[in-house]
Amino acid sequence: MTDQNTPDIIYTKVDEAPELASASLLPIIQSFAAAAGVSVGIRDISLAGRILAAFPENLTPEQRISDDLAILGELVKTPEANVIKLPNISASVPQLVAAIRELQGQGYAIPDYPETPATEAEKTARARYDAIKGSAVNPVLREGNSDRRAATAVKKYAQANPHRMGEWTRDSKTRVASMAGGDFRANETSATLGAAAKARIVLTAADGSEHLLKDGVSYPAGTVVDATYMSAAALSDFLAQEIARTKAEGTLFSLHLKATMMKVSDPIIFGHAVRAFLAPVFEAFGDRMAALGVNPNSGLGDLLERVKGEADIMAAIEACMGERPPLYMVDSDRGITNLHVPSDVIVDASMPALIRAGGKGWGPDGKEHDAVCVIPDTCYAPVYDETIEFFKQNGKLNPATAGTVQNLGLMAQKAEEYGSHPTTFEIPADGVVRMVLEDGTILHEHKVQKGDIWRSASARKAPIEDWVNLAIERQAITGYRSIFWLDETRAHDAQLIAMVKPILEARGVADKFEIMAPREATRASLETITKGENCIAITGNVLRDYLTDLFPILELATSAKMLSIVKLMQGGGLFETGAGGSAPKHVQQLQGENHLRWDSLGEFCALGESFRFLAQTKGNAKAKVLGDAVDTATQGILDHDRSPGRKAGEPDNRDSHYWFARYWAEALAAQTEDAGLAAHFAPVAKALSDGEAAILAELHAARGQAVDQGGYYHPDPVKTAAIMRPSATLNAIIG
Ligand SMILES: NC(=O)C1=CN([C@@H]2O[C@H](COP(=O)(O)OP(=O)(O)OC[C@H]3O[C@@H](n4cnc5c(N)ncnc54)[C@H](OP(=O)(O)O)[C@@H]3O)[C@@H](O)[C@H]2O)C=CC1
Ligand SMILES: O=C(O)CCC(=O)C(=O)O
Ligand SMILES: [Mg+2]
Repeated sequence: MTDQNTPDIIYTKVDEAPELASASLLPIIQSFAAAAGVSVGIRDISLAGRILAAFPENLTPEQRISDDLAILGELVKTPEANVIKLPNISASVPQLVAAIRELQGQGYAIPDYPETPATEAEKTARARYDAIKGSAVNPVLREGNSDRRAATAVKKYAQANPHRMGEWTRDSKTRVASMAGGDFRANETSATLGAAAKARIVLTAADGSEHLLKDGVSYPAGTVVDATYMSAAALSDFLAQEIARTKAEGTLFSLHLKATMMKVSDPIIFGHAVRAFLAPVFEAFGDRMAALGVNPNSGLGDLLERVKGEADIMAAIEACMGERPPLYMVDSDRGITNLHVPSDVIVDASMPALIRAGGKGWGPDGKEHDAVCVIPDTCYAPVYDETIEFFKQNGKLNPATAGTVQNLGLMAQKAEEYGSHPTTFEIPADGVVRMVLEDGTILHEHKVQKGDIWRSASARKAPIEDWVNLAIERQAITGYRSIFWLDETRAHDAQLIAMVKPILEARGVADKFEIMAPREATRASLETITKGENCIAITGNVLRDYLTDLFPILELATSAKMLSIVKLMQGGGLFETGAGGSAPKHVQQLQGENHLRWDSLGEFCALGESFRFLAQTKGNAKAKVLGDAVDTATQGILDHDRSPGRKAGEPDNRDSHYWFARYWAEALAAQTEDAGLAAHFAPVAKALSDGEAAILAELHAARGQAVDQGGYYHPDPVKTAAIMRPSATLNAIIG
């Protein structure tokens, strides 16, 4: 992969809204880069692409595609890597099943998703699909730690053009509800390995039988290895109690998890909530529903689909819902509730949206209400609890004057909980789980009951050291208040603190850093930005994810505009675009009214960084000129308000790409570092300017009409290009 055929820059092919945007933007990027001799290649990490790559033997030779994720996974371990990574779907089971059906309908003979695999062939298919499920791309590519912040221009723009924020009042009934014990935080144990080790995980059941849960997990010396479990009984009691309390308080019931990244544990927790909400129905009809294939982990949407022909069960569900508190809705117009699909409510985006709205969520009546936000585990829930309390006391944040919270996240090599899926188990029988090293040492031991969710997570030494060094570097560059969000009373964090402190001391910078538990760090950060000052949150992997939506959504209205750099540990660069996802509702809007409100600002920011990285690593002076001009163009987009509007009829993603191309060409024509590039782009800039009226008219001709891309997960590239590149004038200039 790292031979001379590797393009200078790899741009990723993804799904949904960002992929629609690429149909318009990528031809512009490739054309401008080519003028500077820079090649921009494509690798397919879309859900559909990953499915097809997993079943070559089921496809005709023409249908087969390469396993691009595996290729990229190798590339990111080399100094040559320069990858622009757009957000892709982390699929829940319902999304995976829908994508499989669509591909089958297009003539790809891939197997069905086996819900309960029985034969060897079904087991193989299930294993391959399980590897595609959930957050399966980011952990493979993230061979470095994360540096996410708003570019200065973006932050200044947000301060000058503050977005609307919902009001927070002291009497808001919105609150976070978490377990009082029996959760992952309460049961966590953690140890740092003195030497490299192999381990196995064994359940000794109460009847004495041994169940090997996992064998051959291996860790290098210095790895921090945690183990913990969530008690299923404590979880069920907690959920039942919170459903009743929510009903009494007269607010919406909402559950916030990360079923995509925590693809084994969180769908199970989600399933418990579905079961608890419909407890009387499961009691009366559990066996019949199981026979109909109901799996509560797949959500209420799938459940309703399976029982819709059973009048008595439907009547029982209706009666039960009438007794329950109203559910927080994902889409009240279409009746999609919080409990419909596990991947619909993703805590990193859902909690900030609710907080930004003044603690309000949408109810089944299509109106905004206060809500109880159920986040069962207490490792990170205090961040949201403290934020809500802070705004109740102090009122909403003012984005015109607020400073910024940047983030440095320990992410490399599947750090912490986000790498725990292969070592997460729903316990099949009461007993004791032990994690045992090859020499017989028992590293971790937990007494568990059937149904408990046991998991082990780890963080390696080299990524931890790299993360601390990154923090020292960024603190020195910015001088900002810098806080390690680590809780000395939590087992895992105590191990990390024991590694972090000596590094800071050895480097003579210990006095420049604070170490605080998440709740205290949340308050300190909110106090800092409220004063208009800036700070850096140096966090583990989960808080990296949560905070890089929370603070951007409060400060900038969206995390789509974030600069998201992953300095790969082997010397390469991975440039993620934005910090958010693929926003499925954007596709619906395009299909319905031919308006795409996807904001490519994250792509623009990543592109500038990627060109400059190329200049730095390959000594390519032209790439630097391209990158600096990208930044000027991005500034132009902000200064002239060229980002897409939210509603049909307003300028959309395609308009913003036209302006981006024009500002980029103008900047290249105007610069004096490279006369050849200036001469090349002067006529391009002129043509784009002269063609403005024609181009905008052509871009707008079909707006407002429904369009068909010939597929959702695997759209037809020709139809997509026709929709996303409707201006013949622009296309001719881009060439
Ligand atoms: N890096 C990755 O690969 C990531 C992938 N995902 C995946 O994305 C999907 C959706 O996830 P979800 O948690 O709902 O998060 P999203 O970030 O997709 O959506 C939350 C909201 O963010 C806003 N938004 C995000 N990006 C943009 C953009 N570029 N332009 C305009 N608005 C934007 C919109 O909010 P508003 O209407 O308020 O403006 C949107 O409704 C899932 O499949 C998930 O797995 C999620 C996170 C990261
Ligand atoms: O990989 C995913 O599913 C989501 C990643 C994410 O939300 C993030 O990195 O901020
Ligand atoms: Mg995130």
